[in-house]
Amino acid sequence: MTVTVATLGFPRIGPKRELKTALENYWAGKTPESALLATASALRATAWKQQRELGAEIIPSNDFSLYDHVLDTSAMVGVIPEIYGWKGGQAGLETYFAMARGAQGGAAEESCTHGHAHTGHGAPAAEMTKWFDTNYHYLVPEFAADQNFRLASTKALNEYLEAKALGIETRPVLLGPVSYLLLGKNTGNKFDPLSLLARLLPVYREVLQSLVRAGAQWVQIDEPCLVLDLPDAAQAAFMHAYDVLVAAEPQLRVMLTTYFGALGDNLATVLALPVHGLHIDLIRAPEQLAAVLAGARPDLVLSLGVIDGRNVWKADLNEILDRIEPVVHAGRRIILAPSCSLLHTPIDLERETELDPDIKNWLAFAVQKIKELSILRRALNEGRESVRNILDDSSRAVASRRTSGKINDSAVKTRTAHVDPSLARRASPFQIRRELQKQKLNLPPYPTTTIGSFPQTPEVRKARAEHGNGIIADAVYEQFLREETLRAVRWQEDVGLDVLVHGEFERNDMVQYFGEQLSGFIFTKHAWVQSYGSRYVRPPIIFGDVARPKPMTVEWWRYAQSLTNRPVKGMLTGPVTILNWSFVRDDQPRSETCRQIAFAIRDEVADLEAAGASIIQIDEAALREGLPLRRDEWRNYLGWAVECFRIAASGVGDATQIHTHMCYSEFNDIISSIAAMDADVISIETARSKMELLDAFSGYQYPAEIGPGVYDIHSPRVPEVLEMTTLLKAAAARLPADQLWVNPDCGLKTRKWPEVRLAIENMVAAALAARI
Ligand SMILES: Nc1nc2c(c(=O)[nH]1)N[C@@H](CNc1ccc(C(=O)N[C@@H](CCC(=O)N[C@@H](CCC(=O)N[C@@H](CCC(=O)O)C(=O)O)C(=O)O)C(=O)O)cc1)CN2
Ligand code: MET
Ligand SMILES: [Zn+2]
Repeated sequence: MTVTVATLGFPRIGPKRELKTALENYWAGKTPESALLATASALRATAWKQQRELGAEIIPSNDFSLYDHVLDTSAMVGVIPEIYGWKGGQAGLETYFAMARGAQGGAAEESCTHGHAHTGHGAPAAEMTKWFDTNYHYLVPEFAADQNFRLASTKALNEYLEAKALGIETRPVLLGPVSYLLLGKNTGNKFDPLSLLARLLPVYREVLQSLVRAGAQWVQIDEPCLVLDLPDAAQAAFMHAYDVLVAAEPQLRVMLTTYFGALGDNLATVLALPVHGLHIDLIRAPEQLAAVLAGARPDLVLSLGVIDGRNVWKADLNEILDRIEPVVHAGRRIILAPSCSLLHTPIDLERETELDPDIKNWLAFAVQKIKELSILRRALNEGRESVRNILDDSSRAVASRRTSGKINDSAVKTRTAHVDPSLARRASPFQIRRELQKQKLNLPPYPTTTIGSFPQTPEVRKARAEHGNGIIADAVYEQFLREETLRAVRWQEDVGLDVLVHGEFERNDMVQYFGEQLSGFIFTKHAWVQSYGSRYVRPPIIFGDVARPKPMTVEWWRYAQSLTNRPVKGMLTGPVTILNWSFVRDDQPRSETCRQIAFAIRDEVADLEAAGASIIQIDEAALREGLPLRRDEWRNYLGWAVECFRIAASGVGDATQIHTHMCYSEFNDIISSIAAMDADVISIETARSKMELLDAFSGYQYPAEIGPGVYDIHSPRVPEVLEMTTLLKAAAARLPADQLWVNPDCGLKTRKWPEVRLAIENMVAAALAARI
C-alpha cells in the first residue's frame, strides 16, 4: 500500500510577515480592502505551491486565516453577536474585524493612527484566549441560549475553488462542530453549549455539500478537544455529529484530526465514529499507536503525526521508520503528517543565514519538516536504500545534538543536580516579610503601579531595527533609550504613581530579550510565529544548558532608579514563562531546563537586590498556559513550575519585595499553587471579568498582596475614574483593603501614549479616591 504525505495546516503569516503588513496597513486606512485580499490570496497560492513542490500530496485549504480560524468558524456558522450589527448574508470584513478587534469608537486595536485616545462606546472585541497549551490565541465564540446558526461565510468553498483554479486539489480543513462548541462560552454559563449541536450541524452539512459539489474528495475535520478530559455528554455529541455528517455526504471522506496529546479515554468513542480516516499525534503521545492499531477498523486510513509540529528540531528519520515500517507492512493505508498544523512553527530555516552552522544542522522549520515527510515516504515506498544518505544524516544530526559539547555546561548541571530545599524558601514567612517591607517601602494604602512596559512606539522599534542593522551606533541607541526611560520616569512621578517601572524600552520581547542574553539559547532573525491576529513572536530556541554569563537588566534598572526617589521595580521574566514561550530542547525533561533558567534568574534577582532594588517583579504570564491538557498531569507540572519560581525568587532578604504578574489566567483550580509561589505581591488581569477572578483568591483566603487589574489594556478605550473606583470597591468587597494594589491588567507595550496617559491619570485618581 503506497504511503502518502499530508500537511494539516501551514503558517499563514508569509515568509516576510506580508500578512501583518497588509493587515496593519488596511486597519490604518492606508490601503483598500482589495489590497489586503490580494496579499492574502498571493500568500495562499505560494503556500499551496510550496507544499506541493516540497512533496506533500495532501494539501490543506481553508487553513489560512486573516485573523484566526476559530473566528472564521464563527463567521462560517453565523455566530456573530448582535452588537456587531451584522444584517445577515455573507459577513463582510468589517464585521469580521469588529469581532476580532472591536468596532469604531470602541476597542479597535491598531486602527487609530491619529494619536488621540478613544473614549467612545462602540462594540468591544470578542474575548481572546489561549489555543490549548500554545501561545496562539483564538477568539472565543459566544453563544446565546437561543443561538441560531446560518451560513454566513463561504470561505471554505472559496479557498477550495481558488486552489483548484491554480491546478491544486486540496483537502479543505474545518474546525469540527464539537470542538467548536466546546471552545465557546455562553452568556452566564446558563446552558450546555453542546445542547446547540443539533442546530449547528445543518450549517456544517451545507458547507460539506458545497465542497462535494465543487469536487472535494476528502475533508479534514479538526477535533482537538478529543485529547482533553471530556464530560460524558461530549462522547455522545461526537457520535451524533459524525453519524449525521458522514451520512449526509456519502461521497465525501472525512479525515478526523486530533492533536496536542493522546486520545486516552476518548479512544473508544473515536474508533466507533463512522469517519474514513483518523489523524493521531505521535509526538506528544507515541504510545497511543499500538492501541489505535489494535482497535481501528481495517479500512480506517491512519494519518500518523510523526514530525513535531510544535518544535523546531530535525527528526531522526531512521528512528521513525523503525516504528512505522511494521504498520505499513501490515497492509494498512497510512498517511504521514506533522503532529499538528505547522501554524506553530516558523516557515523556513534557510532564511536564517547567521545561525551557528552546527546548530542550524539540528533544526527544521515548516518547510524542512515537509521535506522530512517526503523522505520518509520514499523510504517506505521504495525502501530505505533509496534515501540512505539523507536518513543517516538525520540520525547523525540528532545524535550530534545529544552529545555536542555545545549543549553541555557542567557547572550548570552540577548546580541544578541537587537543589537544597532551602534554596526554594524565603528566609521568613510572608507575615514577617510584610512588616519589614512596609517599614522599608512606606507606601500608602492602595499603592499604584504599572506592570512594566510602556508603549513600544514605531520610533522605539525603528531605533532598535536601525541599531540591529548597524545604521545607528551602540551609543546613539543607548542614548535614545535613556531619553525614553527618563521621560517615562518623569511622567510617572508627575502622574503620581507610587512604584515606578523603567518602561522596558530596551526589550524587543519579554522572553526574547532574556533569551538573547542567556547561554544555551539561540535566536533567529525571521522565525516569526503568530501569537494573535497580526501580533507575532520569535520564540528563542533553547538548545543547551542555560547559564547567565552576566547581569541582564541591572544597568537599565540602575539608570532608572538614579532618576527618582520613588522605588523602581526590577523587572524580570520568570523561568516558567521563558520556558513556555521558547522552543525547548527535547533531550531532557522540561522541568530540568526550567530549573536551569530558574538559577539564571535567581542570580539576576540577587544582582538587582545588590544594586539596591527593593522591589523585584518576576513575570509568570505563561505559568497557567503551560498547564498540561490532562488533569492527571497537573500535579507534576505545578510541582516543578512552582519550585522553579521559588528558586528564582527566594535568594533575597525578607525586606525585598517580590512581585509576580500573570495575565490570561483562570485561577480557581490552581489557586493553592499560586499561593505556594509565595510572592509578596501578585498582579493579575481582572478588569474584563469585573473582579470575578478575585473570588478564587478570597475563597482561598490568599494571604499575600494582590493587584487586581482595573484597566483592560487590550483595548484603546480609556476607562473613566468612576469605572475604576467601582472595580476597586468590588475588589475591596472580596479582599481586605490593606491587601490591595492598584494597577492595569498587563503591560502597556501595545498601547499608544495618549491612551496610556489618560488612563493612568484616571487610575491614580481612582486610587486616591479609594484611600479616603
Ligand atoms: N513572547 C510573548 N508571548 C506573549 C506575549 C508577549 O509579550 N511575548 N504577550 C501575550 C500576548 N501576545 C503578544 C505577542 C506579540 C506581541 C507583539 O507586540 N509583537 C510584536 C513584535 C515584538 C517584537 O519582537 N518586536 C521586535 C521587532 C519589531 C519589528 O517588527 N521590527 C521591524 C522593523 C521596525 C521598523 O523599522 O520600524 C522589523 O524587524 O522588520 C522589536 O521591537 O525589536 C509584533 O508582532 O509587532 C504582543 C503580544 C501572550 N504571549
Ligand atoms: N512586564 C511585562 C510587560 O509589562 C509583562 C507582560 S505579561 C504578557 O509587558
Ligand atoms: Zn501580562
